[in-house]
Amino acid sequence: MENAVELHNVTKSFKGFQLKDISFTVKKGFVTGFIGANGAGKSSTIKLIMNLLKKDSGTLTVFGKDHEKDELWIKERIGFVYDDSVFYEEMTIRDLKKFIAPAYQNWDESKFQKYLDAFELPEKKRISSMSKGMKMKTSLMFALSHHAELIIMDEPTSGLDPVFRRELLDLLFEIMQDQEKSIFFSTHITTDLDRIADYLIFIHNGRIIFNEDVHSVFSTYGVVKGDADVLTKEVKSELTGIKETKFGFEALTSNADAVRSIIGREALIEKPTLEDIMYFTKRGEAHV
Ligand SMILES: Nc1ncnc2c1ncn2[C@@H]1O[C@H](COP(=O)(O)OP(=O)(O)OP(=O)(O)O)[C@@H](O)[C@H]1O
Repeated sequence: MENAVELHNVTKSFKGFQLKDISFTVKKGFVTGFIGANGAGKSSTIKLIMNLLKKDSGTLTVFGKDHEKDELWIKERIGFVYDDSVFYEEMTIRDLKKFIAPAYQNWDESKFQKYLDAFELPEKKRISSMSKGMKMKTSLMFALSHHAELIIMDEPTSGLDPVFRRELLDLLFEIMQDQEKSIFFSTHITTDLDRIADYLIFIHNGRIIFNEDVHSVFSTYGVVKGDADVLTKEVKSELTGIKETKFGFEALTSNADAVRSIIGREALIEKPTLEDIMYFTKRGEAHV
């Protein structure tokens, strides 16, 4: 399978935080959700891909090309949907187009007009007086108007109301009907992913915990519940984030089959939500 993005052992250190040996792939033709708690390293990783931040080491390619050497070729093919700070706030959509359209060989004026109408965006209103949802639509409209093959979005749904979030997800679903396109988006609103993600990448404290298809994640992970007396050393070695209460314990396993074979009769092993996975992983780390 062809990859839209590949990272191999990428590292980046800040004072007090490190992206550690980041390796993952974003598959061409699919939607990949990039999940992680606040401060896990999602935005920094996206900035590395976009070459807005320099990596310390490792290799990073987009469509098989080096993200630094071939930056211009790559940027032509990426639609980057970021928060409002990328726009000059005092400009209008009309002003912005004068800068953005000539920068792309593949600029498609009819697509631009189509999204301008469909998103009901005011061409002459200043960006600074737009709502967060309108700014997000504006950013997406520009990304879609130059035939981007890869759409990268940093937290596109945060701060949006549920109706617009759903409309945005519907739109992304529609875009994906063109099987040549790929979408990579970060979020901490895990319910968004249930609707559209094919693959999931989970980053925690600067490390990649998994990079799997959605089906595998839900079949390998499990939330285990039972009486504390089944917590032998062997069982504990398969669990993370164990939470004991007066009724028993709850924990996450990344190997539901193994736990099932040891304590399948005594304990309950449920399909986790992404929130469960994030919660117990964080808890597990805090209790090491
Ligand atoms: N330019 C920088 N200089 C120093 N530290 C930074 C810089 N950029 C990010 N960090 C730190 O790196 C860590 C990860 O931040 P990042 O924005 O990548 O996380 P995130 O997963 O996107 O979080 P959120 O969901 O809150 O946006 C944070 O502790 C942040 O303070």
